[in-house]
Amino acid sequence: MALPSGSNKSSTSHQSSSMTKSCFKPSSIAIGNVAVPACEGLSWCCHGLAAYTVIRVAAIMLAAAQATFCYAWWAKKFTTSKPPLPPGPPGLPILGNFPFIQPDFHRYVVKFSQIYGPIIKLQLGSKICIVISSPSVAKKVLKDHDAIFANREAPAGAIVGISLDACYTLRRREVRQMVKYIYGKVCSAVKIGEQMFLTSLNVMLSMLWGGSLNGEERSRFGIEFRKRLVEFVELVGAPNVSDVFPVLTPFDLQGIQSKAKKNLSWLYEIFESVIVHRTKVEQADGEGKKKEESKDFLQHLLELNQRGDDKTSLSMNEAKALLLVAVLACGGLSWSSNDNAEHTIIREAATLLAAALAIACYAWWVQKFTKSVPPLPPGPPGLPILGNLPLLQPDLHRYISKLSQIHGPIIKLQLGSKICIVVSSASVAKEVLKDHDAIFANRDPPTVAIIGTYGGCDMAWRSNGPEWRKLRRLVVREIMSNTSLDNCYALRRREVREMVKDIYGKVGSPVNIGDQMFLTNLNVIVSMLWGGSLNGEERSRLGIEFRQVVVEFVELLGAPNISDLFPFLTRFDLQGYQSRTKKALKWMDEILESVIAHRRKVDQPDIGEGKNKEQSKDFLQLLLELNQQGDYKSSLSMNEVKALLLDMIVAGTDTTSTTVEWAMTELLRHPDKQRRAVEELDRVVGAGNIVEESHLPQLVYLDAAIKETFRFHPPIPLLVPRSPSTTCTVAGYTIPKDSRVLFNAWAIQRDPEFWEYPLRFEPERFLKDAEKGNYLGNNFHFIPFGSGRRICVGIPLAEKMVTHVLATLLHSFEWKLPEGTKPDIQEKFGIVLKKMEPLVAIPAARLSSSEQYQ
Ligand code: HEM
Repeated sequence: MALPSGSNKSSTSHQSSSMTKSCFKPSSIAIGNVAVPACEGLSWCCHGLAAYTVIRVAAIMLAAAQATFCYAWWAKKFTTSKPPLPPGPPGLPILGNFPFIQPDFHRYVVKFSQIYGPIIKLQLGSKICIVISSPSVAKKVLKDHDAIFANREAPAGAIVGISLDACYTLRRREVRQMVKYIYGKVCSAVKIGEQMFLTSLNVMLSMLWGGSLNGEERSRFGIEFRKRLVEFVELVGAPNVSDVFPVLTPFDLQGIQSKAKKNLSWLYEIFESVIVHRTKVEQADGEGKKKEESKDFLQHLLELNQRGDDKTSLSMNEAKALLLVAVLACGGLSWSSNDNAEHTIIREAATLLAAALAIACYAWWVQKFTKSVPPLPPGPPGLPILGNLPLLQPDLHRYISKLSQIHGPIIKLQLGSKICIVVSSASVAKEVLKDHDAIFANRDPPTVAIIGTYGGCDMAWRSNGPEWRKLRRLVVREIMSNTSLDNCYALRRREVREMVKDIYGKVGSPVNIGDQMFLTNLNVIVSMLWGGSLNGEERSRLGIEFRQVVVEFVELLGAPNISDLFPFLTRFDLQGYQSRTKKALKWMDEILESVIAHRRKVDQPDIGEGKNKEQSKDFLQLLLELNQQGDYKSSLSMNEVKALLLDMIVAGTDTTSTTVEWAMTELLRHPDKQRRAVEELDRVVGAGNIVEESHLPQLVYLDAAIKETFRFHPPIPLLVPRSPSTTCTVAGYTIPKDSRVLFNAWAIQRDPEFWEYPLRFEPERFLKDAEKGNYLGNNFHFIPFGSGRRICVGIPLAEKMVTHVLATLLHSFEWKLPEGTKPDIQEKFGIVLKKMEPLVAIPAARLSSSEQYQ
């Protein structure tokens, strides 16, 4: 056993809508009830306290390091209520909607606007793109928030410097040029688009720098100019992975940047020659002092370039860029020819990327968008990376009980990378342990459990499967069956008598009940396992050492190990838990090895003892035979033999001795109940006899007192964690595969809805209603041994050991507390819930003859 360780659709207006697809750069603003983020451009866009303290300190230090980064996020997430981002189609992780974009972008977004409303969000890689498709929202952006969305003000302002009226003559001249040209082509075919472009270009060029093209030059230069411009516009408009993932910019994967640069340098060369020519002419003619109204655009730009004023002056590159923008604005260049080769390349590249991601994303995608997947259970908010880890409190069972009162009977805690689910009600426990028994039949072994069980060779931490079944069947048949238990009653009796003798020797002196119980239970189990037990001096010395190692081992199993929460840290063993476990295992392994070596020696045919009779075989004998068996199905490796022996010792000693210690504490706190138990013993056993196992079924009140102890002080308060083999739904919440599932038996067994006066120690409750005391797995209000297929395998032995020992203690001795002390019930949380202060009591003999103590 051991341990836990609707958008308001403008449904009608989309055909007639004004779809904004230009490069406004807002800061951050709310439009209607949705938040529009600032974007760069909307173009295309369990247990030892000391150990616990160490991990808390480590966690707090880590948290402090993160705090600066987390603060803004935290404050945003939990302190301000911000409107959400606009709705939009779901996308893939990382790529967002990028791979799904279609060439007819304007039609493509209309479809989504019909679904999601007049303002939608597209996630294009790391870029958020907001598309507006209704006049009313367009008005809000372009009018009401004009200033915020007006990041293109500078070029527009510069163009305003030209008086349209002033250059009417230029426009008129170009239109006349066009008429003249077409007149020359009367009766021949004329390319209308080309002519319109050349005319617009000439109008623009003459407005820009007074120049225009004529005759042959007009056609030749104009056609090349158009080709370059169109290509440049298409390149700018093509979806570029570098825009979407800026980290890829240096690689220019599609060659878009280099092509654009080529076109741009051709255009810049033209601008450069025009500028040089203008500067020369000005110097020669003194034309520099043109009248304001006759200044062309280039003139304005050059003047701004020569200004010393920081605010309004322009660099030469900025001047050229503005010329380019002005040129682009002419000629009626459109996005209509977007479906070109580059577009195809990018779409193919994106599709390939998407395909690679698709496999990984498939489950996530299907879950998120095709089925309506229930959410994870609720829980307290945590910090990024560490989750709830730094907020955990040492009394974990009480802390999570409080959380359950806030968040409900099933909660989620994020502990580093591990999702931890805590069940705190009988009904949800039933759903998990009964309805989904097969799914939740796996464990989630902590690192130290794997180390401490020879690499996970034992039964308690093994995953559900044939190997686990083989070991479990073996234990059930060979140790826990009625026949096997009856067969070794003499061994148990001998150990209980040894205990009585031991305590009799301490009459009148304080006795540490927990230590005493541990020694007795260890001896009972060990003698059942390999017939050996400890006596006299050796009993005390080895027993105490054994207890230290077992307690250490159990503590390590329950301690929150950072390696379990961040598996990549396992190799560093930051808290030293792994090396402590190895040390504890080494100590126990030496004992097991010597016991096995001894058994092998005496088993040799020449040495008489080897001829063991079949019926006197102990468990070790049987395990060694299975180890030598060739049959793959039932044979056991030596590590499995040793791991199984350790399971029995670790799972069977600390739990049973802690139970007896709690029961004695409660009976000492409630003298009336102690009296009632003793009276029953006197009645059933009699003062002249000693307690035998045959008496146990008649000790009804004592049995009720033990049950009440299990209820009030469950030895394993959170049971042994389970882990679902597949993601499933419990109580309407998703429980992810491989998460760690804890059951707060401590809270369930104190539920006031089911237990009257749950905080009182009342054995009588089980006398009134015997069914309430059924802990064999079907009553989910009372689960000290768990439930389902992984319920405690040692129940029959635990019942016998606890009852026999407790009955003997009460029948053979009268107990009182040392002067001035009071029995307290303060708990120390761990995988096994111990008493904070060990119980120390003074025995007095109460049997009629001293012989009854021998
Ligand atoms: C007061 C005594 C005991 C208590 C309260 C107790 C409690 C538990 C609990 C809560 C579990 C986990 C059950 C689950 O996952 O549903 C468990 C498992 C187990 N217990 Fe016990 N136990 C006790 C005594 C013993 C004894 C005496 C032995 C054997 C000598 C034993 C051996 C085991 C083993 C091997 C498992 C793992 C079973 C598996 O995973 O298949 N236990 N115990």
